[in-house]
Order: sequence, then C-alpha cells, then structure tokens
Amino acid sequence: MPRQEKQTPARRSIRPLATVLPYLSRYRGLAIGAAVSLTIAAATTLTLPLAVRRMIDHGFSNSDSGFINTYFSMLMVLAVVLALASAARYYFVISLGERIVADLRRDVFARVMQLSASFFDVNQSGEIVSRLTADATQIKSAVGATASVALRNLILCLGAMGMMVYTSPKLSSLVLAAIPLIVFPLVGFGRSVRRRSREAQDMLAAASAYAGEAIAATRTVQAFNGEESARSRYGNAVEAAYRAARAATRARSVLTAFAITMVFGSVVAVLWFGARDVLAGSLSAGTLGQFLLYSVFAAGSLGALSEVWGELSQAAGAAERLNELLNEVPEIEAPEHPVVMPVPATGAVEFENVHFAYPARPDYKSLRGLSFAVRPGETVAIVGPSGAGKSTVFSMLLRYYDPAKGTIRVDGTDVRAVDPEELRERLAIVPQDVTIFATSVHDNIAFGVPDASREAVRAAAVAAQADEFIGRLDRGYDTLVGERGVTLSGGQRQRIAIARAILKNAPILLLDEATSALDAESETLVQKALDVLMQERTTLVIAHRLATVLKADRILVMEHGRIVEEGTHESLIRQGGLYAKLARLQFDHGAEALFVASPAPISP
Ligand SMILES: Nc1ncnc2c1ncn2[C@@H]1O[C@H](COP(=O)(O)OP(=O)(O)OP(=O)(O)O)[C@@H](O)[C@H]1O
Repeated sequence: MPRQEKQTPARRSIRPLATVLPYLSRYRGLAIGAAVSLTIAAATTLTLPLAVRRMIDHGFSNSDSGFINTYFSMLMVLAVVLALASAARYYFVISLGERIVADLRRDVFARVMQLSASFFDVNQSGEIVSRLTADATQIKSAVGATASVALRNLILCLGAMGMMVYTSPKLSSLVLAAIPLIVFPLVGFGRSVRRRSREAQDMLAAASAYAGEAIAATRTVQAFNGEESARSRYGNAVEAAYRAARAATRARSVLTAFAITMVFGSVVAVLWFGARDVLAGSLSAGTLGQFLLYSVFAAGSLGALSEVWGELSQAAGAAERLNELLNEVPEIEAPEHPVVMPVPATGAVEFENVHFAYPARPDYKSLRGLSFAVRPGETVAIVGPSGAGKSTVFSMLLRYYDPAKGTIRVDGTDVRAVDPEELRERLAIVPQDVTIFATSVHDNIAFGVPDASREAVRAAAVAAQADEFIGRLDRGYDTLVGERGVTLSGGQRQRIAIARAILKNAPILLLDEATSALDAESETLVQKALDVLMQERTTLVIAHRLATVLKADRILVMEHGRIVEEGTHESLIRQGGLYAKLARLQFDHGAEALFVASPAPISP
C-alpha cells in the first residue's frame, strides 16, 4: 500500500498525538478552563497534608474546641472547592475531547473524500471507516479523560515533590534519587505498548473491513450458503484483534506492576529512615505524617502517570493511523493556476495517443496509444471485448487517473490543466452499476445539484420515465430507498440515475449501458429516458444493445486498449472484422436478423 511505503520506520513516541495540538489551540476557552480547574483541584488536594500535620502536632494537644471548629470549617470549604474544581475539570476536559475528535473526524473524512481512485484501488473502505470510528474514539479518551488524569497527576506529582522537599530535604533527596530508576524503564515499556496497540488497531480495522464487505453483501453470502465461512472468517479476524489487544494490555499491566512496586518500594524505604529520625527525636511525628502523605500523593500520581503513559502510547498508535489518512496527498489535484475552460462549453472530447496502466497493476497497460475525437453533439458508441479498456476511457475522462503518456482534452483543454471540479461539471455519468444512496428519492436525484427545486427534480424524473413509479411509492419523492436502493428494482434504479444525469444537464454524457437484462417494459422505459438525455449533447456510450449502436453517429471498436475499427454499424458489419464477430455474439436477435440480411461474410 502506498501509504505504508511512505511511513517512516516506527517513530517511537507519543509524538503522533501532536496532531491534536492545532485543534487544542482552536478551543482556547475550553483548554484554559480545563487547565485552571485542574490546577485548582490539584492545589486544593496539596493543602490537605498541611492540615493533617497541624492537626497531629497542635490540634489534638490543644484543648481549645474553637480551634477545632475553625479548622474543620476550613476543611469543609476546601472540600467544596475541590469538588467544584473537579466537576469543572471533568466538564472542560471531556467537552474538549469530544470537540476535538468531532473536528478530527470531519477533517479525516473530508480528506478521504478528496483522495483519488488509485487510493481506493488498494485500501478497503471498511478499514478507513474503522479509523474514523475506533481510532478516533481512542484519541477522544486520550485527549479527554487520559490527558486530564495525566495533567492532574503531573501537577500533583510535582507539587507533592516540592512539598516533600519543603517538609524534609533529607528524606526527599533519598526519594529523588530513586526517580530516574523508575522513569527510564517506564518509557521503554511505553514504546512496546504503543507498538502493540497499533497492531491491535490494525487487526481491528481488518476485521471491520471484512464485516463491512460481508454485511453489504448478505444476499450474495446467503445465496451461496456462505454464512458459515463468513462467520468463521470474521471470527478469526476478531480473534486476531483480541490477541493483539491482549498483548498490548499485558504489556500495560506489566508496566503498571513495575511502576507501582518501584514507586511504593522507594517510599517505604524512605519512610523507614524517617521513622528512625522520629524515634531519635530529630523529626516531629506530624512532619513525618505530612511527608508520608506527600510521598503517597507523589507515588500515587507517578503510578497513575505510568498507567496514563500506557494509554497515551495506545492513543498515539491510533493518532498515527489517522495521521496517515490526513497526510495522504490526493494524486489528482487542481493545478496551482488552473486554466479556465472555454465558456460556453461545447462538449468536444479528444484522446491523443493515451497510454495508461492502473497504479494497482503497473505492469499491465490498460490503454496503449488510444486516440479518437468526438465532435460536439455527436453520439459515439464504444464497443469491444471484456477488458478492452472501455470503462477505463470514462475513468480517464473524469480524471480519476492521469495518463502515463498522451493527452486528454475536453473542449480543447488538457484535463490536467484545469480544476477537476470544473471538468466534472461538464460531465454527467450514468454508470452500469448505479449508486443509490440511503436517502430519499428526491435527494438521490438532486445529488449533483443539491439546491434543485422540487419542480426541477420532478421534471428530470418525468424525462427519465421515473415520475410514474415514484408517484406509486409510499411517500412519493420523500420515500427513503434503503441502503444502495434495495427497495427499488434494477430498472427503477437506472431511471433514477438517468434523472440525476438529466438534472445535472452537463454538455457531455458518459453512459455505461447496463448488461443485466431488464424486462421488455423497463428496457423500453430506460431507452426512452436515455433518448431524452442524449439529445443535444455529446454522448459517449459503452454499448451493449443493438438499438444503441444503430442510433450512434459512429462506433469505436476497442481491443487491448486501443481503437481497432471505426465506422457505422453497417460499414463495420461489411468489414467483417472484430465488430462483426462481436455483434454476432453480443447483440440480441434483432441483430442476428440484420446480420443475416447483411451481405458481408460473418465468421461463426
Ligand atoms: N482499478 C483497476 N485496477 C487495476 N486494473 C484494473 C482496474 N480497473 C480495470 N483494470 C484492468 O484494466 C483493463 C481494462 O478494464 P476496463 O474495465 O476498462 O475494461 P472494459 O472494456 O470496460 O471491460 P468490461 O466490458 O468487462 O467492463 C482490464 O484488464 C482490467 O482488469
């Protein structure tokens, strides 16, 4: 996969999480709110041990109940401040996480929508969806909960250490000496967690990709009794994801056990020294108590930090996967200074010695020196054996790919010199495999022209012979058609696609005739709709029907990525070459009748 080749060899840090920084600066209010409430909560927590020392050293020895009352009132106030600051911290931090991830998801999706066909030739849609969902969720928990826990514990840890030094420099120096022993191994474990987490997310994405494919094709799966094999394939993928996640979790739990042992071990050792000082009378019991609490805070927060480090490492793995999508550069982009196409559009198309191999199959040339020109308003049929490169011609015209050699011109302008959006404005396509979205009939027809009026949509549907069946649907134009238009018949789907193209009203029409047999009535309706659509515009049609080739001004016969014959139906039949052979095999009985009448010899 191209994006994997681009990847630098395993960056080992939580640096990929830096992706969220620009988003963080976009929401300064929330970030500042989070930082302030975090600091207040941590500072309040840090005052508690001071209070405890005063209680131990003075409170109980002082019989004045007034002191106790003031003291406990103060403590109550502290508790309320702590509660409010914690609630505010939770609100700001979680909202920030949700906000950032919503933006991140939107940006990743927008980028994916811009990517070129070659990217989707090698990347599975389910895998990409998994990045948008599972990986983004992991970043959300990192930015939200985890980052707040990290910050809180960092502040607590630093504050507690400061107070430890203030309370007893001697005992603290012992503690500080132990810190490097703890931190360095932690970082090492963090790396391994991150690598394993990335593996787990990759596995999960692979499982999601397979689920997406199978769920979209349940009918085929059931028709071939493939439920069992689909189930076991998905089951295996999920198991693999589980094993990878377990490995990541194991690394994290080892990390946690190590951290807690080291941290508390050193605290216990230090306290042992402290206890001896209290016995010797060189340290008060309250001071040791205060030191004890601070070191528990410091140790607890260090322990929490180690856990958080594991989580952040995990989120870094997810961020890396999202970054790959964000940094993916579309292969087809508007040039820096796009040429403006001539207005009004005329609808001229020209291929000049075009050579092309699909990026997914670089060794196989799908087009080999293809040249032809279509005049404005002309109807040209393209025929040829399967795999000849007919659909590739459409892909090149829509500029899904760029040719390796040669030039493609629309209205006299090289398609590489113009903004793809402007180019695609001039083209309307009715593909063989119609795409219907899971929305209303109206929105499906208005897909290319979202602000079209209801009247305009209806007029397009009338012209596409679709108005009548739409009128019979439960809610007319507002009927929801189900995913991929499952509630419609093949002929109805096609007429919706034709209405969509009619509404777009582009000067060039690309029509890939359906090979699937429609019943005679649908066929006639679809044909009528197409006749309307083809009027007064340049039409390139990949033809599978005799009626279509008969109507064409010219027929181009393709084989192995180039034009091998050209002419009208009669002239090509007379030539008795590839077209005559194809026509015999491909077209309906009407054609045969015609061929029999034809004087040309037809090879069997
Ligand atoms: N996305 C792709 N990646 C790699 N190779 C492809 C891709 N699409 C098509 N090809 C290959 O390019 C060649 C031309 O394909 P194309 O779809 O243009 O043929 P076609 O003439 O439209 O065939 P059919 O009539 O069967 O639709 C074929 O050999 C095909 O295997």
